[in-house]
Amino acid sequence: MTAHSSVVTRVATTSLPCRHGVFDMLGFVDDAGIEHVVLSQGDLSSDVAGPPMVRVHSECLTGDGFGSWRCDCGDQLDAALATIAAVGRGAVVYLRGHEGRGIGLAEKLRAYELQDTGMDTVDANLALGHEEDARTYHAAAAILASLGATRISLLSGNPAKQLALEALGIEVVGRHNLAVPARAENERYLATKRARMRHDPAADTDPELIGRYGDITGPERVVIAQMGQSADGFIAARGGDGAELTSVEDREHLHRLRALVDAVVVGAGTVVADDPQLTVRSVPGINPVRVVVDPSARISPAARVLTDGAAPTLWLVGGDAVTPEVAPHVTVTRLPSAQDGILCTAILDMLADRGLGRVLIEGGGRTVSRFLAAGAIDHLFLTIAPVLIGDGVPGVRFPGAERLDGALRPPSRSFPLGPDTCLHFDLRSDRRPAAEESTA
Ligand SMILES: Nc1nc2c(ncn2[C@@H]2O[C@H](COP(=O)(O)OP(=O)(O)OP(=O)(O)O)[C@@H](O)[C@H]2O)c(=O)[nH]1
Ligand SMILES: [Zn+2]
Repeated sequence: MTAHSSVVTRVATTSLPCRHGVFDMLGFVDDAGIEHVVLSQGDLSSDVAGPPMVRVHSECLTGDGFGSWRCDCGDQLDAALATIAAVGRGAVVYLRGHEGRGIGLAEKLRAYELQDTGMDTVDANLALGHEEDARTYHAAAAILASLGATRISLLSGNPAKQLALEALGIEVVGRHNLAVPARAENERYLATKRARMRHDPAADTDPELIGRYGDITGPERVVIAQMGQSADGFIAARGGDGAELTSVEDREHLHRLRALVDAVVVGAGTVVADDPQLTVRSVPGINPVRVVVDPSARISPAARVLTDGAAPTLWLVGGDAVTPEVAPHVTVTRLPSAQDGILCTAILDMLADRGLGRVLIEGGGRTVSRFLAAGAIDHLFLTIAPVLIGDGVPGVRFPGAERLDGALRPPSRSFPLGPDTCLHFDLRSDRRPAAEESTA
């Protein structure tokens, strides 16, 4: 941080309401006298809640100000602000002095003249005696460091930008090329950036999805839980049938979560009741490792997870449970089992030791509730179906507090999934250290 601190000075801290929401707006001046702006939401410090999403945006008067379609700058800026507002955390570092990839506005317009005669964007710069890209990122790195954002998830399709920031001490844990509308007017410009400047292919990721899942795609260790329940808190009727409770949109959401993690964890009860496959089918993606928590080894040897070979499977049983011969895709893993089952933290540590740091606790109600009560969950997605069951298999239940002021009220937001509503609880600030978990 000190290495950067002489490069920029923060000169103002105010706010900017705009059509995407209300942003904190910070003014900076760098050591060359160039003024820069940060638009941000939430705490950007990487230590607080993992790497924030950051777009390091190069000034483009024509694109950002006039809405030009010769380039994609305006659309990128828009998509970044919309995504940050959807997540409620992140920043756009708006770099002045970067106009025309660092050659200035007048020279960019001269480069446009050459492009009007058929030259591409790189050759036009070179023909005018400039580098193909004259930008530097010292000010950006210094600004980010001054905000504590030294580990970021970068919203950009430009690998050179990532390398430049990394060389200046900003750790980039992921790079997302935001999806922007395809336009005939900038098709050639974007194709040139991909072919000659090694930009990433056009994103197929919908900004809405990045808004929904962006902050769970970064960290190497993250515990996500999901549950679909009726408005009155049941995951199935008394007879145990719950498969059709939530919508196809919720099913797609579940498969997306599976695709985003290394391992998916279910309790034995879910395998007995539903015989799930736990694979990614509704969206593109790779199947996670399947983990069945089964202290007494009671699931059927014919269960699909043990027989279908669709993904590696860890059958997690208690120390002295007796297991039959298993198929090659199944590994029997033993952990000490106390009265109330295997400790949640022991499960997560065992998975992390195997390189499975990104975990989805998928069900059922008791398994999700145990991880919740243990303070072991970072993000809980609770889908509420507009259905009243009256009585049945309970969803999220934990010992709870005597009084309402002891209830969990973590930051949350919601989004529709077809007829259902999904609540996303951000439990990161409630995460408890492993030592506090008890089996009582
Ligand atoms: N010299 C020149 N600069 C351009 C041209 N079109 C856009 N720019 C400038 O390029 C800069 C944006 O760079 P891009 O290569 O479009 O995108 P990037 O910032 O490297 O990458 P992303 O983060 O994916 O947007 C802005 O400062 C624009 O003013 C052009 O034809 N010639
Ligand atoms: Zn532009």
